[in-house]
Amino acid sequence: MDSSKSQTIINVRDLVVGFEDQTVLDHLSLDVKRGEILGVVGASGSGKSVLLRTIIGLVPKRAGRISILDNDRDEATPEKIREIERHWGIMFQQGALFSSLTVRQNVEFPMREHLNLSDRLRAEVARTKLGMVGLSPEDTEKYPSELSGGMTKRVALARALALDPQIVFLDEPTSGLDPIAASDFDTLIKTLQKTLGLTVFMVTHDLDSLHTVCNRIAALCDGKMVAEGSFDTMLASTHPWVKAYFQGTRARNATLSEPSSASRPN
Ligand SMILES: Nc1ncnc2c1ncn2[C@@H]1O[C@H](COP(=O)(O)OP(=O)(O)OP(=O)(O)O)[C@@H](O)[C@H]1O
Repeated sequence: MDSSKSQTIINVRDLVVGFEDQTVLDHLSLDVKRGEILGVVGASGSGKSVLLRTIIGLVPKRAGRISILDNDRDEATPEKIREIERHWGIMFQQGALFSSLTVRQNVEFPMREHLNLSDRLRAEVARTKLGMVGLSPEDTEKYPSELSGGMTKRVALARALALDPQIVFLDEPTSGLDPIAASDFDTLIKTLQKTLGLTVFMVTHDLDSLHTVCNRIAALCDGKMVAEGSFDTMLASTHPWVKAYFQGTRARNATLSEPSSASRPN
């Protein structure tokens, strides 16, 4: 099947994931649509990162089905999985940069793994990606220890974009940033998504991001998605956790500032 024609880029059905006697995800189902920015929200410890890590194959599942780009993970050969992996980029919560490599070398890393490019071309592509996320040429030869939190996030995003992915997974991209840097990062994600036609799967606690960047939101509670839809859908939800989260003071402040992306069509 030609995945470029499919509207659903990630399909998760009845997913069960746990550790020893703890069940974290309990028959969870979720679709991620091509070209959307999906925000996954939930209480601390509800399993958002576990969901992300299970989808990308870092955490084993106990039951259920995960299909990405029309490939069922269980049926795909190791070669096929490696091929699919080329089509996504991941930005982990703390950036997860290699401390012994420069900014440029960090961005080159996935290219070294997956592409057969000359040293010169690889370096050039890395510099282009770093420019796309707003890093200046003089930052490219710095080491991660010399970067601010916001710069670290941008480098991690550039690395996630290294292979021209179709899907980008972002785990709490704005955590640890001040409100202005967080807002700049939100704008960057939105711009890149539009210009590159990316599908974005974003785990976040940031109500401003959910309100201004995400086209759709999925709320995780008790191992399942308990609400899905626009920010307005979340506001109208009667689920106790969703109600408490989206109708709390912080949510009211977020909705006062700007019109919602989630309430607008794609
Ligand atoms: N490798 C692991 N081994 C054992 N338990 C784990 C592992 N990874 C996650 N967990 C547990 O799974 C649960 C969900 O963790 P997860 O990190 O997905 O939460 P989260 O919703 O992303 O939280 P936060 O918003 O605080 O980042 C937690 O109880 C956590 O302790």
